[in-house]
Amino acid sequence: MENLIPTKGILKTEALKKYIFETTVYPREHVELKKLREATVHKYGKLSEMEIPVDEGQFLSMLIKMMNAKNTLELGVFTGYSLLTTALALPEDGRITAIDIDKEAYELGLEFIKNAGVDHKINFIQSDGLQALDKMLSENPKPEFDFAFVDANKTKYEDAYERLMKLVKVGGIIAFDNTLWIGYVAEEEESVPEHLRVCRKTFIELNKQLASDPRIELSQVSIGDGVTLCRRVV
Ligand SMILES: C[S@@+](CC[C@H](N)C(=O)[O-])C[C@H]1O[C@@H](n2cnc3c(N)ncnc32)[C@H](O)[C@@H]1O
Repeated sequence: MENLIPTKGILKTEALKKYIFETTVYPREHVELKKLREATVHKYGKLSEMEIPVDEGQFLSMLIKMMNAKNTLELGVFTGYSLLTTALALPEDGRITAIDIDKEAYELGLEFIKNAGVDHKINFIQSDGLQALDKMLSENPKPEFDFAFVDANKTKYEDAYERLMKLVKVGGIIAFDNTLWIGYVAEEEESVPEHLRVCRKTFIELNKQLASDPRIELSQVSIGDGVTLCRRVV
């Protein structure tokens, strides 16, 4: 029998999204996260949409706390919304290694990270993501991270995945952002704006690959632009 596609999803309208944000999301946003978000919009305009949305941040924060994660990794920092979210979620002796090829945007966020009193948990490395992961693997090939959040160069996710499978502990989680790619993964190529086609293909391939990988348990979370949680089981 053909697999049935569920029809009972509830996020049907923009009004419902607005309701969620106004009722439960924005009222619980940490004051420094809000200031960082506003400063990012002020400086970067439309580019500020690179930040993870607030509801996704709250979801990741809850996840990190539920896992009791202590040592985490982030690829793709920008001005630091997901970074500050993670740093706030970690315990006092927690540590996050954050990697971005660019440092300028992170410097904007640093003011808010310091005001939130969590800068001591952060080790920022300015580097290409894959190069930094290779360096970590060559210096200490033992898995050391409880959680990794991947939100950098989309076409390199697959390369990052294999490295992260060695760096994240068994039982730990690798979270990939943007895996639904503005919904374009489910649309024909011709209907997708040209500049978004390469990543559409990348995500279609990655999603298939992750779904068939027996080394992980996975959950495709339909929040933000789609977050795929991969829990390493072997
Ligand atoms: C979508 S943004 C990250 C947003 C961030 N997670 C947040 O919540 O604000 C992507 C970031 O990846 C970085 N990036 C792009 N290519 C990279 C690479 N090859 N290595 C490391 N970082 C890279 C960009 O500089 C940019 O800051």
